Amino acid sequence: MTRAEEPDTARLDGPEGDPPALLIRGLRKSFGGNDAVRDVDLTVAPGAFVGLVGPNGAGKTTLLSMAVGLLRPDAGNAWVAGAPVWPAQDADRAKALLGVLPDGLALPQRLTGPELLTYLGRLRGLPAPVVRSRVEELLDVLDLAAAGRTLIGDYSTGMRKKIGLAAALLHGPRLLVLDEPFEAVDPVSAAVVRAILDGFIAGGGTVVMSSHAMPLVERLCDHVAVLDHGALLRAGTLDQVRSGHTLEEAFAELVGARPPARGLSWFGS
Ligand SMILES: Nc1ncnc2c1ncn2[C@@H]1O[C@H](COP(=O)(O)OP(=O)(O)OP(=O)(O)O)[C@@H](O)[C@H]1O
Repeated sequence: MTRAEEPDTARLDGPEGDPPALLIRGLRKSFGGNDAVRDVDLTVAPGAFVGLVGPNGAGKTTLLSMAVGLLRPDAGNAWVAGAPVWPAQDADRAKALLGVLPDGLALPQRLTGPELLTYLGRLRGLPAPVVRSRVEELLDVLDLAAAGRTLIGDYSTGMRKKIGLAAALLHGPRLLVLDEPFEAVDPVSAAVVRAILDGFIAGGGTVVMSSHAMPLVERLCDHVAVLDHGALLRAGTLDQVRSGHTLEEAFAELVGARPPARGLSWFGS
């Protein structure tokens, strides 16, 4: 990996002089000959709620995975409140500030939700009484308390998403990076997750979330970044990106989506 030089964060300071909550410079990743992410730059101000959108295969998961330290970039780097994410051995400060919900999170199948959260809380260095009360509160709020004795291997997809979110929130991060947090989550739980994220932003946190649900992004996010074929097509405030249209219309226009010329041949004529 080529290490990008740490940029002059002062140049990118927000109004209060804080460094960006997340700064991405020149992140790049190829798989074989496939350029999944091509030299992406993105600056996320503290307190922003950013929706990362893009067609299937655009590179969203690859970009977010590199930005949080889960996937080694071919080039570039990311900084969380000025702390580097790469190289991995220098990432302790960045990781302490980060809460991550990765795509397809591999969870231990033989633990219950409370066991997993308790283990992660202790691993994060939180005192036992703090872990106990936070775990109880998270399970209660996310409607997972009744499944306290169920093994994670027996969880539904939505329950797995929610326990992943609980794990991301447990240590009180300042930046949440969430890969499709609402996927497979029922409407009642989605309202709970929205309220949690609103509260997180109101408390001064920052959220970067990938999603395919445009109405949800319009409802929650104040900034949007559009990724296609590994490159950032547009990034700005929600109003800048949708420029007088719905986000769905603006997205289709940006990525050049066209309705199919014809239906499937075997569906009759
Ligand atoms: N581990 C991998 N090995 C090989 N190719 C990969 C790997 N991970 C991702 N890719 C490729 O990189 C590209 C970007 O994939 P990525 O999962 O980042 O897209 P995405 O925007 O998150 O897609 P989706 O919206 O469908 O989740 C795709 O062409 C994908 O096939």
